[in-house]
Amino acid sequence: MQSLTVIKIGGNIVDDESALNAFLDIYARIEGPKVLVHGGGKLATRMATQLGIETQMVNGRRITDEAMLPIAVMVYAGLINKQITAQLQARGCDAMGISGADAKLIQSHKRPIEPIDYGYVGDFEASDVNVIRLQQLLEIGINPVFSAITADKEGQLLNTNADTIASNIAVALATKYKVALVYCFERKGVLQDINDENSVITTIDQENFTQLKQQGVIADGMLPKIENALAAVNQGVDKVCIKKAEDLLDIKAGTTIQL
Ligand SMILES: Nc1ncnc2c1ncn2[C@@H]1O[C@H](COP(=O)(O)OP(=O)(O)O)[C@@H](O)[C@H]1O
Ligand SMILES: CC(=O)N[C@@H](CCC(=O)OP(=O)(O)O)C(=O)O
Repeated sequence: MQSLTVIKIGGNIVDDESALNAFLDIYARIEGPKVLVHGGGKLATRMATQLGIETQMVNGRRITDEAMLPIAVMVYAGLINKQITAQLQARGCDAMGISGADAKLIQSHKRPIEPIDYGYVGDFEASDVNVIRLQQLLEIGINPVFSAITADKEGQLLNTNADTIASNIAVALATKYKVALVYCFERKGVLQDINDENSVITTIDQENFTQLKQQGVIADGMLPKIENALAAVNQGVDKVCIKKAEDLLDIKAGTTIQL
């Protein structure tokens, strides 16, 4: 089976020009088919504040009401997606910036309003990824760059957590490729002590995740990230890790998520 890499870059990297450029330098050189998924939550929050719109996050996910949705679409599928795509093209990597709506690559559904009404937030499963169309793009040498926007079957745009997009794309492509999924962010990995960059937890499985969650070691945006990572290893993704963007090529760095 051919190898394929799916990488998610977090909002703090996207928001830091020099960290993003350093990451893109490395990403552009990765051999073989690859898919990049980006967030950009920090910029969306800043844009919303500038427009006088308050940001509300629950369990690491954004409440996306009628005022927030256009901001999310403009920031994720617009500015950030096109900047990353252009920067990859400038590095000789044939990138194509897309959302889940393009070529019906991902069909999501609006999250039910109970127990929490998240507004225009989308959910989907790996089976909702258009694997054939994605594979066609990869086979002609296109490197897809996914933003955190999807659409439902009525054409409603939905804000969709970028970690979930990365995990579901990795699972969907695992039927065709040997997939490595890497969550890149600004820390050295999942940390035992959030204030100590040298306290990286080298492996996480379902059992120690439950304990670390109870102890409060893992919180905020790291909770859905690890849930998505565990879902990926449980569904056939070969290797999943969470690491610092600049350590991307260091196979010993970061936290490995395992069964
Ligand atoms: N144990 C932990 N180790 C590392 N980061 C953690 C931990 N617990 C919570 N976090 C937080 O999770 C954040 C990463 O999740 P998130 O904010 O969704 O980032 P991203 O945009 O990279 O997906 C980190 O910036 C950190 O503040
Ligand atoms: C529904 C939901 O929460 N969507 C995310 C999408 C962006 C994202 O995932 O960005 P980060 O990777 O920077 O967190 C949000 O709006 O924050």
